[in-house]
Amino acid sequence: MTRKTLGLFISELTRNNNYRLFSALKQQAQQHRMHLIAFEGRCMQSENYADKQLNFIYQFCNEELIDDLIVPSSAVPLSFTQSKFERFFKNTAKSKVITYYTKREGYHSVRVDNASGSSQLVEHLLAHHQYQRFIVIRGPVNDDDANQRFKATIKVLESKSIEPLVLQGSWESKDSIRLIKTIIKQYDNYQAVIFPNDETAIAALDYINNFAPQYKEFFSIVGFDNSVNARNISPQLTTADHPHPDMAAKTFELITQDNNNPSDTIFESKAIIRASCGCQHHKEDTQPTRKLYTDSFYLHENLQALNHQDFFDKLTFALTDREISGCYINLYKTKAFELKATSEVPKFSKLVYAFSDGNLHNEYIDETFATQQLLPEGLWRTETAKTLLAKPLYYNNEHFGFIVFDVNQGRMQDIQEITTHVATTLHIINLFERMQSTLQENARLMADLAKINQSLLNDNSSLKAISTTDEMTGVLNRRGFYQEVEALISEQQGHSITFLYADMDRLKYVNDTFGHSAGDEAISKIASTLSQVFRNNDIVGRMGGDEFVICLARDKDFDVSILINRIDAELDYYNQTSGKPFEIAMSFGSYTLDISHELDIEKAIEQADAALYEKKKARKATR
Ligand SMILES: Nc1nc2c(ncn2[C@@H]2O[C@H](COP(=O)(O)OP(=O)(O)OP(=O)(O)O)[C@@H](O)[C@H]2O)c(=O)[nH]1
Repeated sequence: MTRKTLGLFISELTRNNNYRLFSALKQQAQQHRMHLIAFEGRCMQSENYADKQLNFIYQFCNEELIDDLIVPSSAVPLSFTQSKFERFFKNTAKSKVITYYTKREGYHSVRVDNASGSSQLVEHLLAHHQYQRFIVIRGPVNDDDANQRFKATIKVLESKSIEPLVLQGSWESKDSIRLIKTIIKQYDNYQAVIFPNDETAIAALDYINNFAPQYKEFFSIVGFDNSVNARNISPQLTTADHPHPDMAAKTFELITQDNNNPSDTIFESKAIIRASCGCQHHKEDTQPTRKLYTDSFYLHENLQALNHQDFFDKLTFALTDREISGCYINLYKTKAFELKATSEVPKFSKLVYAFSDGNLHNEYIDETFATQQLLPEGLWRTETAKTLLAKPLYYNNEHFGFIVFDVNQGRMQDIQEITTHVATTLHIINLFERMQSTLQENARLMADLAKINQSLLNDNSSLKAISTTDEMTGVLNRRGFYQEVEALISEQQGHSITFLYADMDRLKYVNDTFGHSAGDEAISKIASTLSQVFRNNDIVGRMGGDEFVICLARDKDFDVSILINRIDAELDYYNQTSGKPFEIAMSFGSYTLDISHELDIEKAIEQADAALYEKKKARKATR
């Protein structure tokens, strides 16, 4: 059997008499075995930034989901023009749209006569308490309810020839606190203050209790609305009640009947006498909206998490602890968006968390569904009639999903607080995950960079080696030789240094006789012999052709001929054993000097070369 699903636009469930309105409708819905979905926002006319975020939930209401819709004036006031109203509510319900507290052309309305309650209140203050001096705080001048209350109050007072002090107020607590401060300061001979609603009366009482307790007995205070907090304040507030059960019953009569001719039903409000008017305190049951005991499981301390699993585990604990019937978290399939006047509800959503009646419903997790269905079909359209509450999930003005509570059980205050935590924590988790993946991406890029860097370094060192090495022999070339000698000079100041100029004998002959490659072979053998004989600290370089220079940083009295002899011996051995048709021999010239900053390498090499030249000349002369 498909149950009817009713929609309710509701502004701030924990304020004014909204919770009682909701409770009465919920009770009727349960009796009629219908689903009820409350879309909780604020006043639709509000220009307030935060209100606009919350009001996005009203856009979730659609005729695919809702059969009949109830729209109270606290959510959609009369200042929301008739044409705007018709436009907005065109496709929000399959069947009827019923306005609460206001009359709209073409719609059923269920209203309250404010005058009866206001008159009864003043009559009580006059007859029972014999007050004579009244202050009347007037509500907003352009508001229908406020005007009805004000006029009825004045009318009764005038009938007793009492002229009250009238102060202009509003529906806002902050204005009420401003006024009560003025009253305390300036007017000490008044007996009763009549506020336009409970919210303002409670703010005044709360101010007196906390900041001006000496005025507690000074004057009586009354409100209007019989709001949820009327019984939580001390003294309990004398006020006027809306007959919510009757209104709800009438609403369901309208819903269930076929007659669709718009009707207008007005119910009388009536005074509820408690203690703030000066009467004796008497007890009543309170509604489960606010927690009055101190918590050991503070939500803000126990719902912190940086990943979804951790958060959902903690959330399950919190929901169980708070005895909340159900909670479903849905994220839009498309990514978060900044709310604008033109923003539409994203088409698809994904269920990420489902808890109801103490169990997790993981079989529905990650299920994508059309957002206009509010939740995956099988999840809530069960045998039992459900009462759900839907709220948007956002941070600043970035909307990323919505939350739905099953409000069969649980306190509204807890549900509000949990919603805030869910929105904030999911936002933080999202930021954290983004940060993590950015960090991972950065680490990956850094590793890539390190690899590139390493291969550049490798390339560099091989380039450096290439640029400083003689390709054919593997010893230093001229550039490499100079660089290393410069480095040695800068490190070895104070020592002496010897440059040895070496030249192969008769290379031209080898080339000419045995070919260029034999010449190359001879040059390579010389290079390897030099490298072998001269120690690591000595520097061997090929200057070109068959000419080499060796730089030795040794003691002054070091005899370089020892090394030259070793080379000769090495080459002799080669000549005897190589089986080559040519012999290799070398001539050396040396030049030793002290290392100093003024040392000119070029000149020192020239000196060694000159010594070699002299030696060769002398040798040729002796032949
Ligand atoms: N195979 C070969 N020959 C080279 C290379 N570089 C220079 N030469 C040749 O080596 C010879 C060197 O000439 P010199 O040193 O003047 O002649 P030499 O025959 O060694 O004469 P002495 O030093 O007086 O004994 C020239 O014929 C160059 O062309 C090389 O890399 N490989």
